Amino acid sequence: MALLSLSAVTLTFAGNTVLNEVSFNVAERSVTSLIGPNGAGKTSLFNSITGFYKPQQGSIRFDGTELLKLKPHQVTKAGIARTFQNVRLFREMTVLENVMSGAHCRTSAGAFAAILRTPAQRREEEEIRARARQHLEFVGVWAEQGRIATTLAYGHQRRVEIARALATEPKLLLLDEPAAGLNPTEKHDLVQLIRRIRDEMGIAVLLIEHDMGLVMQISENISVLDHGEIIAEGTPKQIQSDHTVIEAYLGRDDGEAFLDE
Ligand SMILES: Nc1ncnc2c1ncn2[C@@H]1O[C@H](COP(=O)(O)OP(=O)(O)OP(=O)(O)O)[C@@H](O)[C@H]1O
Repeated sequence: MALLSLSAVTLTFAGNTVLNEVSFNVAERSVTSLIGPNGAGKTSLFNSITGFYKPQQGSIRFDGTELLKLKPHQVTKAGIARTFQNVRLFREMTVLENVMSGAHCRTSAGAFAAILRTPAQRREEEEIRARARQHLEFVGVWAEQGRIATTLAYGHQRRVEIARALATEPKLLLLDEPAAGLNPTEKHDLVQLIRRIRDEMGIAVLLIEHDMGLVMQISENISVLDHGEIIAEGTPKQIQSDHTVIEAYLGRDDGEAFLDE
C-alpha cells in the first residue's frame, strides 16, 4: 500500500495553474524521484505536501490521514520531514542545537516545564541530545557538533539539515535537490546515505533532483513533471527511454543533463 498518495492535485496562483491534476504514489521504504525541467512545479508540489501551499483541488493522503487540511507543523508531526533547495540552518545555533530543534515536534514536557526546568523537562532534553547525537553520527558529522552550523563546509551543512529532518522521526523524507553544489565524492556519499536512510531506518524518500546519474542510480520509481502535469512514471530504465520525457527536456537549460546520462 502507498505511504503517500496524491490524487488530482491542482494548485493555481492568480489564475496560473502550477499543478494540474497531479496524481502519484510513494511506496513505503522506497526511494522515489520527482524530476522535470526548471519551473515544472516540483518545489510547489513539496510545498503542497508539507502544508505551505494549499491546493484548490485534489487529495494528499499520508499514512491514512488527509494532509490538505493540516498546517505545516501538523504535517511534520504526522511523519513528513523535508530539506530545502537552499540549505536553511539556524544561523546562531551549533550543529547539535540545530538537530535538537528538529526533535521539538515530538516533545511532551511543554513550554511551561521548559521555563521552569523541571526534572521531567531535563530528562526529555537529555533524551533529545542523545538522539541528536545518534543522528549526527549516522550522517557522519558528529565531530563538528559544537560548531556554529553555518560555518561548516557546504556538503556538511547539507548533512546537518538531513540530520535535523531525521530528528523529527519521519516516515517520509522529502529532499529538495540534495546533490546541488556537491562534488562527485560527496554525491557518491549522498547516494550511500539515502540508501541507509531507507534500509536501516525504514524511511521512504521522495527526491527532487536534477542530477540524472544520481536519480537513475538510486530510484526505484521516477515521476516526471512538466508544466505542472505528470507526463511519465516508471522505473529508471523506462523513464530513460520514454520519448515524451526526452521531448520535455529537449531545448531546456537542464536538458543536456538528462540526455547525457
Ligand atoms: N508562491 C507562488 N506564487 C506564484 N507563483 C508561484 C509561487 N510558487 C511557485 N510559483 C510558480 O510555479 C511555477 C513552478 O515553480 P517551482 O519552483 O515549483 O518549479 P520547480 O520545478 O521546482 O523548478 P526548479 O527546478 O527550477 O526548482 C513557476 O512558474 C513559479 O513561478
